[in-house]
Amino acid sequence: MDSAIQDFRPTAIVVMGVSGCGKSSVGEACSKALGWALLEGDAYHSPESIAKMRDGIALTDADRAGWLLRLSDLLRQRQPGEGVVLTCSALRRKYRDSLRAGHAQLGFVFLALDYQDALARVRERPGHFFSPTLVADQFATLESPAGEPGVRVLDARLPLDTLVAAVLDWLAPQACGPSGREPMTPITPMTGDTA
Ligand SMILES: Nc1ncnc2c1ncn2[C@@H]1O[C@H](COP(=O)(O)OP(=O)(O)O)[C@@H](O)[C@H]1O
Ligand SMILES: O=C(O)[C@H](O)[C@@H](O)[C@H](O)[C@H](O)COP(=O)(O)O
Repeated sequence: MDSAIQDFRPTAIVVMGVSGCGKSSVGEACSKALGWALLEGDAYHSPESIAKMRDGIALTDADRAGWLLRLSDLLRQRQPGEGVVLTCSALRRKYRDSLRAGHAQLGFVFLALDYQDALARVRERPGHFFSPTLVADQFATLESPAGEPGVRVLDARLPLDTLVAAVLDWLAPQACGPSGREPMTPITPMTGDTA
């Protein structure tokens, strides 16, 4: 493998995947563990997009374009060394490339989950705007990021703590504490990290 790819250590990450895969849960836990800021991507959808999803209407590329630009701009505004965790479905390659345009050291944590498990989680989740009828569309839209540079693929069925440990293990050499200076304590490599 190219050493530049092997040595790539993100200073910002996107926790990505279909609805229900655990982006918000894992993103929040990673942000706390790393002392990095958390950007919840769903908070930046337009009201029209939220209404569509609530009504069970899938977003189009056009619906997502402005949202991705907003997220990319937020990444661009980070100061060097200022870590950030962004939760964003980032289902297609071109969506991920829009985000990459905003940050040179951007990594992606892909929480891989199958359709049945994602559907079960979305159905059971109380009080969320996302309609379970859209889960199939999420899978139809998804282009796996496996093989793209700066991507870690994790099994979304693993316990939350295990997922967070895997992310920290990946980031450890560059991760900073809340002050942005202290290095994280190295984490022992774990099983189940599929990247
Ligand atoms: N690793 C996990 N194992 C089991 N359940 C999980 C895990 N991660 C998240 N969940 C649960 O799955 C549901 C969807 O999680 P959420 O973080 O809202 O996903 P997303 O933000 O990707 O839609 C929630 O009820 C959450 O508690
Ligand atoms: O691009 C999209 O179609 C949406 O962004 C979608 O992928 C995302 O999953 C929703 O925002 C639902 O929110 P949750 O992912 O938190 O369920």
